[in-house]
Amino acid sequence: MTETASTLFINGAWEPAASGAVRHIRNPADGELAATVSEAGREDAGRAIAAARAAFDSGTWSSVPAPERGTFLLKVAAELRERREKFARAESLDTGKRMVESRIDMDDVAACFDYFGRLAGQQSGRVVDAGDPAVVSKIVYEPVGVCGLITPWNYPLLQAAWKIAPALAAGCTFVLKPSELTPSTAILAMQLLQDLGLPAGVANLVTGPGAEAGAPLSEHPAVDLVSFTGGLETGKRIAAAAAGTVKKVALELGGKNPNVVFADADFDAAVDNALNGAFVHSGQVCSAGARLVVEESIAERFVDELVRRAQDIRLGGPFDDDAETGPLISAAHRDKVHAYVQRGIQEGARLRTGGAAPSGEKYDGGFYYQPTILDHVQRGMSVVVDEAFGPVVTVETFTTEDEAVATANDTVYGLAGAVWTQDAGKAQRVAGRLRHGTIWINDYHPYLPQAEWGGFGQSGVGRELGTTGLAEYQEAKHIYQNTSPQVTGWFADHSKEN
Ligand SMILES: NC(=O)c1ccc[n+]([C@@H]2O[C@H](COP(=O)([O-])OP(=O)(O)OC[C@H]3O[C@@H](n4cnc5c(N)ncnc54)[C@H](O)[C@@H]3O)[C@@H](O)[C@H]2O)c1
Ligand SMILES: C[N+](C)(C)CC=O
Repeated sequence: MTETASTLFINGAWEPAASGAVRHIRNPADGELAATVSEAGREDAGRAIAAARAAFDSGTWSSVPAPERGTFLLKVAAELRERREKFARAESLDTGKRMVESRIDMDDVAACFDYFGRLAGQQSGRVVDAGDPAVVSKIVYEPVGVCGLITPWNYPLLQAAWKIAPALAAGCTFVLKPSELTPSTAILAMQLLQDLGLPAGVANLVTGPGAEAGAPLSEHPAVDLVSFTGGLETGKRIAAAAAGTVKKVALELGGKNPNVVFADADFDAAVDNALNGAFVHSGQVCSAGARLVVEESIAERFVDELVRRAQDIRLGGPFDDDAETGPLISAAHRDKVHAYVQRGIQEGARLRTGGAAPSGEKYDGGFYYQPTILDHVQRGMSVVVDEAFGPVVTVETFTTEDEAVATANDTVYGLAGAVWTQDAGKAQRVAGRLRHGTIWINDYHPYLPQAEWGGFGQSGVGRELGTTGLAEYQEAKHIYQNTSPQVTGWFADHSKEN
């Protein structure tokens, strides 16, 4: 029997891939079939871009008054809450993450639409004083145009929402290319936008692999902006491809995030949050606290306790009520994480716990990996430099505040980091010196739709969320009107000289 799927959403209609190809999505927790989707290629992406271009140029969405666009986004948020369970289930089946985490993700998605819905109506532009009473000068914010949105597999709908909501609030049209591993909630989201009556061509979806379905979004001259969340090497390729048409580029890339613990920190809270920071979603989090940087005087006690707690973490699938974290996304990814740990050990790191897949029938068919702690590491070793994107934390120590800062900043990345201390002055001093886009003091992981998110250094370009997150999808235009035009006399009218 030939299989079919029509999961490409182009110009308001559901279509199969032009090639007829499909992909089977399997639950990483047990290998069971989760979904069958269309496998788009370049031709499909080209049609989606053409639809988004035509919709933008027709003004069908960009000419809708901003407060009305905002009201639409608020309806999206409300409807997402209605459909929360269905969305969360689809997210868990694609990613293997626990249902409780997927439900939180869906709440965060709804909160993002709420935030940009409210912000859309508050964008009124700005009057500029030109220093001349005869001049009326103002700044207006217009939509950038057609946006290519490319997203990863770890927080599939949340990362898409951080792009879709501001793009729609600004009046843009878009083509979304979710990770080929986790397309299901993007499909559900397009159905929701269609149900709520978004005009055809404003939102378009291509499900398929990056090199074929994704690449045209950075190369095509009809795309005005490409916003990408994913790995550093892919980000470099996208930036290079986008340069050919000088389109706007926003990049949200990886991190190698330091979690700095001073001796005067609340010990139990710091240990518990170091565990969360490193092992939530099995470390498949861009901002994971993968580098524990701990003051020498408490390091032994701190790491012993962290090892004890890590060994207690219960692994399991989305519907296992006992589970505290889930599998890695794929066999290939687990192999990559394991090779990374092995390389660290070869370079001299000491394996304190983990370093292998768990054994037992319960884990058969899934891609689980034990929470892993490596100490005796040095700055410059590959496990300290490269992103693992798995449940692996390394331990470095320091004796002075300066050394803590230097160690925490010793990375090409700069996404996030944390400082643990009960000395308020030290907390602010260190937070101020860390070269990372988000710094938590005595906490780990929270993010807010109203607070900018993004990276210093090679963690990216631009910001998502907050008012800057909307500005990424806007062009500022200066309109200057002289209400009393005068002859400038700059160039003489030589015909009048005789
Ligand atoms: N900074 C952040 O907020 C943030 C958030 C989530 C994930 N991440 C990062 O994402 C990475 C993990 O995600 P991943 O493995 O899906 O990343 P990835 O770079 O492999 O893929 C991301 C997306 O890019 C697409 N893609 C691949 N090659 C492409 C190409 N040539 N042209 C266009 N699109 C292409 C993929 O199909 C996928 O949709 C980690 O490095 C993580 O730190 C960052
Ligand atoms: C940005 N965040 C934390 C939601 C997901 C990072 O992988």
